[in-house]
Amino acid sequence: MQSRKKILFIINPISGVSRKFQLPLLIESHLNHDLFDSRVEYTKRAHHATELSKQAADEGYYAVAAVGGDGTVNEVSRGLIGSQTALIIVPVGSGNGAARHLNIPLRPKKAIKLINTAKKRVIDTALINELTFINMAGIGFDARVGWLFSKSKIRGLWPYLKIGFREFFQYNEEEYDIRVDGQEIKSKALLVSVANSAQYGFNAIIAPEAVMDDNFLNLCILRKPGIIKGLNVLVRLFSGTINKSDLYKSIKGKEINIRHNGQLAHIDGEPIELNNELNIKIQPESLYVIC
Ligand SMILES: Nc1ncnc2c1ncn2[C@@H]1O[C@H](COP(=O)(O)OP(=O)(O)OP(=O)(O)O)[C@@H](O)[C@H]1O
Repeated sequence: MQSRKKILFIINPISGVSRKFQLPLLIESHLNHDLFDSRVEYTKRAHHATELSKQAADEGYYAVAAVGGDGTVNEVSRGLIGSQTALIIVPVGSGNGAARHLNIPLRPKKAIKLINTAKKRVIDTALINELTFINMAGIGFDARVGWLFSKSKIRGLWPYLKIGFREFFQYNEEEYDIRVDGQEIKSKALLVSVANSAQYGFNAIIAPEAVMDDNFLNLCILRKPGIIKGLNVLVRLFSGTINKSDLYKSIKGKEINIRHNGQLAHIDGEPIELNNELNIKIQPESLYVIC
């Protein structure tokens, strides 16, 4: 008889809004225990997920499940990159960009059931100033909104949009000096995103052409619209047609250099302060995912 494959479930107790105490029960009830041998750990602090997932990879686990939002997916992935141990996503965050892009069900029960039949595939990841991202990194307006959102106690799309509307009127475009695989672009922008997946989360699709296993990143530049055009841009963002807007430009590349005046950025939705100069590069086919 074949031995059961080991899966570690890492639950971030503070992510999203849903109740986490049901998760061990859902794993017990819906994972096929003839195939898998499972263990559950809760994160005790930021970055603990990376320590736990790295240890599981070193011990030859089949997979590690990130039970949380994109921040948890990011931290779990950091411990798995370059190993044979695959990432599983059980999305319980609010935006869940990576899960939505990979068509992973947003209901934890369904996401757990999917593990029983899903296949292992390989995806690209990326580095921004040596920090890993899986989904998206960005600077400009979205980084500012993300920063303010992280300080708000309320989660979900509406508080995010509320902060976005409020900030939009005060936020001025900034100058960006960008190089994509040697090609120079000088532009003012509302925001500049570097995307591995198509969306920020909440189905806000900033890079409709992004594919997670094409060995390319998508640099996206969005200029600031006026109020009327702004509504159009918002509709386009949520309908996956932002690339049809004349205020938007996107280019695929493997190595991207961005120089700008600010320091605020986000990496997979988590706010962070970085240098004025950002060096971003693709890490092709560096992470296995069960999806
Ligand atoms: N036990 C913990 N205590 C405090 N922070 C933690 C703990 N475990 C993980 N974290 C931090 O929680 C942060 C947020 O995680 P995550 O993105 O998964 O949730 P979220 O922000 O609610 O989801 P979303 O990004 O979808 O809104 C991560 O940056 C992680 O470092």
